[in-house]
Amino acid sequence: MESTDARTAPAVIVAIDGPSGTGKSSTSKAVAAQLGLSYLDTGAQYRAITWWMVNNGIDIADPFSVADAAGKPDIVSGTDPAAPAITVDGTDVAAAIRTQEVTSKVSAVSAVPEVRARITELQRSIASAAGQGIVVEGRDIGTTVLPDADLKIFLTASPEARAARRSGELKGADVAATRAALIKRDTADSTRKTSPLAKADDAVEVDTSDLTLQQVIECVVTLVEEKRATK
Ligand SMILES: Nc1ncnc2c1ncn2[C@@H]1O[C@H](COP(=O)(O)OP(=O)(O)O)[C@@H](O)[C@H]1O
Ligand SMILES: Nc1ccn([C@H]2C[C@H](O)[C@@H](COP(=O)(O)OP(=O)(O)O)O2)c(=O)n1
Repeated sequence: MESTDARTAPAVIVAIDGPSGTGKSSTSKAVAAQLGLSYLDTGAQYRAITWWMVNNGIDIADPFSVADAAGKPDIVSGTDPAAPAITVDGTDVAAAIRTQEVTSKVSAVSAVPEVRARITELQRSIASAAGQGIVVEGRDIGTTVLPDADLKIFLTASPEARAARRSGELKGADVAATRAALIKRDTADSTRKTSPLAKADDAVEVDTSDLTLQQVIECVVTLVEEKRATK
């Protein structure tokens, strides 16, 4: 199929959800860049609010304290897939939100309904402002944030494949420990009461365990182009 010209194509909203290490960020960035769409990493927003809570002495184990503070930080996300950016109260936190400390606390913070309400509102306003369309990746985009998305993808992969990918990134990290931490976070994210990690009924499921990143990107680009052609 011929590629649709991004300048004349109708805006398309793509939701990509799935557990950690399935390839959401890499795939979403590449698809958005290739098709001239904006890109939003919603996990980075939950990491940013968690970073702020940690830095401001909020007791993460106390959902009431987290709820009280949820409205305080000003989180701004860039939407250029070639240069993903995120600031909190004007400070660039792109690197700071990837520490082990933030990773181990983000599930507790993102389970608090007041946090989700605030971040969900932010995500919807970013998506509605994206002129050409946007690829939004996370855990609850197809089910809750953008239930009317034009295309919903749910990425999966075996725990082994995901742990190997993640420990490769963490330079020499123990695969068994990485696998255990990843499963613990997925369980917390999938079992929370408010908008848990889940596949939307109308999402296309893609198992990436035995696919290269390039194959996953091509698969999603084809699905987006098919959708655009029928809009
Ligand atoms: N299909 C794939 N095959 C091999 N490695 C992959 C694949 N998809 C992603 N990766 C790698 O796995 C790691 C995690 O991918 P990422 O996109 O951050 O996943 P997620 O956003 O779902 O947590 C990255 O280092 C990425 O390059
Ligand atoms: N839409 C989303 C996105 C992320 N989260 C929470 C749950 C996740 O464990 C954390 C971090 O997400 P992130 O996508 O950065 O995680 P990984 O890159 O997969 O390690 O944020 C969420 O609750 N809802």
